[in-house]
Amino acid sequence: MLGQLAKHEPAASEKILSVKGLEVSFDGFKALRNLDFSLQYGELRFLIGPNGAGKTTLLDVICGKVKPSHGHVYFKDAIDLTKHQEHQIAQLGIGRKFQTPSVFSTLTVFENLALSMKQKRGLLSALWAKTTSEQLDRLHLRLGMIGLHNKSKERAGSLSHGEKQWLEIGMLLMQEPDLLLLDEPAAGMTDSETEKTGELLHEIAATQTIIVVEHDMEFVRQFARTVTVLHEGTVLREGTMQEIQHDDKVAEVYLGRRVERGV
Ligand SMILES: Nc1ncnc2c1ncn2[C@@H]1O[C@H](COP(=O)(O)OP(=O)(O)OP(=O)(O)O)[C@@H](O)[C@H]1O
Repeated sequence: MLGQLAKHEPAASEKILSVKGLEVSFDGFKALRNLDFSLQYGELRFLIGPNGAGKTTLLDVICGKVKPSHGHVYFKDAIDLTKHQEHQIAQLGIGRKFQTPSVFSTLTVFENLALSMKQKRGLLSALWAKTTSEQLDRLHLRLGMIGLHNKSKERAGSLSHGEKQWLEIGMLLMQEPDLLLLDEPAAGMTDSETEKTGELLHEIAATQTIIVVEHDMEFVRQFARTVTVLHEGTVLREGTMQEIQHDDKVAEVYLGRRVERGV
C-alpha cells in the first residue's frame, strides 16, 4: 500500500535538494556562511550542532521563511526555492513541522488528518465534504503509520504529548510532501515514544525524504543514517554517526562539550 503513495521514482543517486553557497545575515551577523549541502531522494538526514550553529535557519531558508542574502537552494534539480514564497514551497512538496505540536484540539484525530489532506477546498467545506474511498484509504494508512488507529475518534486535545507529535507528523503526511523538515520530533517524549518516533521516521523514509534537526544524541545514535554537523553557520562534517563520534573536531566543538556537561 505504501508503494502506491510514492509519486516519484528517481534514480537512487538523484538529488532532491542542493544548497549552494548559502548566506543568511541578521543585522550583519552571519547565521549561515557559504553553506553547501545536498540530499538524495529517500534520505533520512540528521542535522546536529551546537546552539546557534544555524540548523533552524537552514530549515527556515528551505521552507521559505527566511530569505538568504547569497546562494541558492535547488529542489528536484531545477526549482530554486529562494525565488518562492513559503506557501508556494509547501505546494511544491516541502512540509515543515516545528517543535511544538499545533493540532486542532477540539477536533478528533480523524478530523485533524482529514482537514490536512491536499485539496483546493476551504477548511469548512473540507471538513463536511464527502471523503472519497481513495482519501479514506490514505487516512487509514496514515492513522496506522502514526499508531493512532484506536484513537481516531478521540479529541486531539486529549492525546499525550507524544501522540500529538505523531498526529502532527500524520497531518504533514496527508499533504504528501516529498521532503519533510522536522524540528526535534522526539523532544519531551518518553523512552518508548522516542523509540516509536524513530521507527516512524524510518517508515516514512521508505517513500519520502526527511531532514531532522536533533539535540538528543541517544536518539541520533539509534536512528541516524547520515549526520551533518553544522558549526558557526557552515557544514563542519558529514558522515555516519560512527564517523562523527570519532571526529576530533566535532568532539572539540560539540559532542565533547556535551559529554563534559553530561548531556
Ligand atoms: N530572526 C533572527 N534575528 C537575529 N538573529 C537570529 C535570528 N534567527 C536566528 N538568529 C541567530 O542566528 C544564529 C543561528 O541560529 P539558529 O536558530 O539557526 O541556530 P540553531 O543551530 O538552530 O540553534 P539551536 O540548536 O539553539 O536551536 C544564532 O546566533 C541566532 O541567535
